Amino acid sequence: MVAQIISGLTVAQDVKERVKKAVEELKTSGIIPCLATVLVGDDPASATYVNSKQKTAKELGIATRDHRLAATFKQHELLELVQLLNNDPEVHGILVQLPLPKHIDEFAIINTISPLKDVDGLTPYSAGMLQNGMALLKPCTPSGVMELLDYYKIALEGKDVVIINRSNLVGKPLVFMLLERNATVTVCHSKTRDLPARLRQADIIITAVGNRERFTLKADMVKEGAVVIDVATSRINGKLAGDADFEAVKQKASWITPVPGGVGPMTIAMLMKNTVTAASILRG
Ligand SMILES: Nc1nc2c(c(=O)[nH]1)N[C@@H](CN(C=O)c1ccc(C(=O)N[C@@H](CCC(=O)O)C(=O)O)cc1)CN2
Repeated sequence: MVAQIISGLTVAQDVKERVKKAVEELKTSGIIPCLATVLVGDDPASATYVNSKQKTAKELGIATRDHRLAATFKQHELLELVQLLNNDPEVHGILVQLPLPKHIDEFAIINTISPLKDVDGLTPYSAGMLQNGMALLKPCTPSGVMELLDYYKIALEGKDVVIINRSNLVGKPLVFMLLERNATVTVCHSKTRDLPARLRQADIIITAVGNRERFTLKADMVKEGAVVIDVATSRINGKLAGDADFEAVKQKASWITPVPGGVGPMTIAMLMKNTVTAASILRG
């Protein structure tokens, strides 16, 4: 068996076309959706991602605010900026790029973002609404994974899904999204015993480790015909790669996402979708 490729570029384009239409519709009501991004520090990867978010927003007709702050920016200054954006009626979505510098408490910052403008879906309010199956603004990467699975009509009900990640950004939100779809979910992490044995039971593997020295998803860990969703992005010899030994795993899986060109573009597209959703909520 050779896996079929799950193209994040294709599905992201589909999402963006729908977002563009929604932006045009909002504009007929006099509303220009506006996304404010905040980047603290000079991490090159974070700058790449924020640049991509800014560029995509502009392509879709979404107005933007682009706050780029020195790594020495103080926590109270960042809290004041978030409050300013919360109170700015022209701003519909607020995104603080993660990770933040070590001297800043990420939870304190995220917890200050208005839930109505939480286009990352990371506030405790958004997390609680997700747990209750009531969230309108969901974290972008997990939402992108679900969008990919649905676009390619990959069945979820009753399936054994193994997630290798337990972060607030990916693994934890994915649990609730998959439970909503009646999947059976196992969450693995750095302390999990005999990870390969658990992986071999999986109908669907969602891996998001991002450190190939620590973990590589090998073909002998994948059941024949399993679906592999690779969320990770790391660099091997300067080349972008995921967790999977792609060419080998592709020979076992039925579906697989590439890196680049898989989940990554979906993160951006779902952020745009969340921004339009937030603008629609605020329109009332
Ligand atoms: N506030 C947030 N911070 C971070 C998030 C997030 O959702 N909210 N997610 C990640 C990084 N991320 C978005 O910020 C992100 C990662 C990867 C991509 C992407 O398009 N990757 C491309 C390759 C891009 C490249 O050439 O490097 C791909 O996989 O095809 C987009 C966004 C952490 N921080």
